[in-house]
Amino acid sequence: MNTRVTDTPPHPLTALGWNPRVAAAFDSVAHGSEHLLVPGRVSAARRGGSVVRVPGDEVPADHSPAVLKDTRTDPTLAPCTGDWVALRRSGDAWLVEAVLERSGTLVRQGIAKDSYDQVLAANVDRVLICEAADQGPNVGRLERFLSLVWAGGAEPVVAVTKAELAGDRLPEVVELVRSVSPGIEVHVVSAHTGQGLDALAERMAPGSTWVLLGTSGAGKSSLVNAVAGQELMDTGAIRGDKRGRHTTTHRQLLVLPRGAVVLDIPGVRRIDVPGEAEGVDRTFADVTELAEQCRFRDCVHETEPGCAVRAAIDEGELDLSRLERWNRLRRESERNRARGDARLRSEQTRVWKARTKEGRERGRLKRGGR
Ligand SMILES: Nc1nc2c(ncn2[C@@H]2O[C@H](COP(=O)(O)OP(=O)(O)OP(=O)(O)O)[C@@H](O)[C@H]2O)c(=O)[nH]1
Ligand SMILES: [Zn+2]
Repeated sequence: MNTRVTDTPPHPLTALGWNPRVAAAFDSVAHGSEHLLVPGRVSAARRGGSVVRVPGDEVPADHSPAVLKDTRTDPTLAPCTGDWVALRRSGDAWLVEAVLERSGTLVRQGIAKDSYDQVLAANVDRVLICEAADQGPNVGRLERFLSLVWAGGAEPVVAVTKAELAGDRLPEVVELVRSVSPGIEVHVVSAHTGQGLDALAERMAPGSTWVLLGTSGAGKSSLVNAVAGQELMDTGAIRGDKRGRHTTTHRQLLVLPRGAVVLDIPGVRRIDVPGEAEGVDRTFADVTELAEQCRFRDCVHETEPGCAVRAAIDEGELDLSRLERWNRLRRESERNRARGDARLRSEQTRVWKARTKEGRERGRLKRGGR
């Protein structure tokens, strides 16, 4: 049985980012199910239940036993904001029957021994990293945010916010931001003066999914509201306190008037560098490219002859501090990777032991329960 509703464009979920990849993922789940399933997108998630956007409506949905079982094995599989899910009716209620395969995610590292990674948002195309012009910029923080975004498979875009507050320093601030964002689109914006808003809105294509990332007070909500031309999000100015926005389960999936989807995630206070080496490598693409030209493959860029990285520093093409930050983030990433690997190994051992025990049980029963 399946609920295929293709060939009648546009799909009712197109405005929420529905696309051929999601359609294919849904079809394969729907084909294999004995239930009549409908697709939806999670706008808010809690333990055990979610709020899901379905064609023309928004409904609360419990998580099916299958989803709960997956979540117990691996908490990152729990439905989260932005997830595409397959739903079914169960009496008067809706059940999330399956979480569809994700594309870009934003993941908070669980670096403690027994803590898990936490998926903050799923199926994210682009992440707008907001850095306020009047408070820095903090290049180290920007590099950490960039590593996080690259590791999750979304594309980073940078916004220098509150541009009008930087005054004469603005060109210098923007130059610094560009120097640590090689190949990345940088927007200079102000929610108050309107600077750069049209250019940014232009880039936020209908149906594309965005997340805004930045420290508290960086101006993320103000920017969304200014781009939307309406108060979609509460800002610090209105709220008057720093609690509020995420203490209750409010809707975290917003559709802007011009069609882009914005996922509103809780603030990321601590930015741990992801264990995926790719996150840091792509953030420091300029340095890794140089490193590939070093004479020795295992060059540590200190005193080796033929070191292209040191040569670039001597010639003033690369900042020594950027090399130092690259080394620091790589070390951190490696440590986090090792932690993740250790956790994975202990989990696999646990699963394996359980299976062996089950196998022995079955064997015992087969032999007549002796
Ligand atoms: N001068 C100026 N102030 C701004 C601008 N954008 C935002 N602000 C102010 O900065 C403060 C924080 O803005 P928010 O939009 O709430 O920041 P946020 O990043 O959403 O903060 P959290 O919700 O805590 O994550 C508010 O008092 C805004 O009025 C801007 O372009 N210029
Ligand atoms: Zn080298």
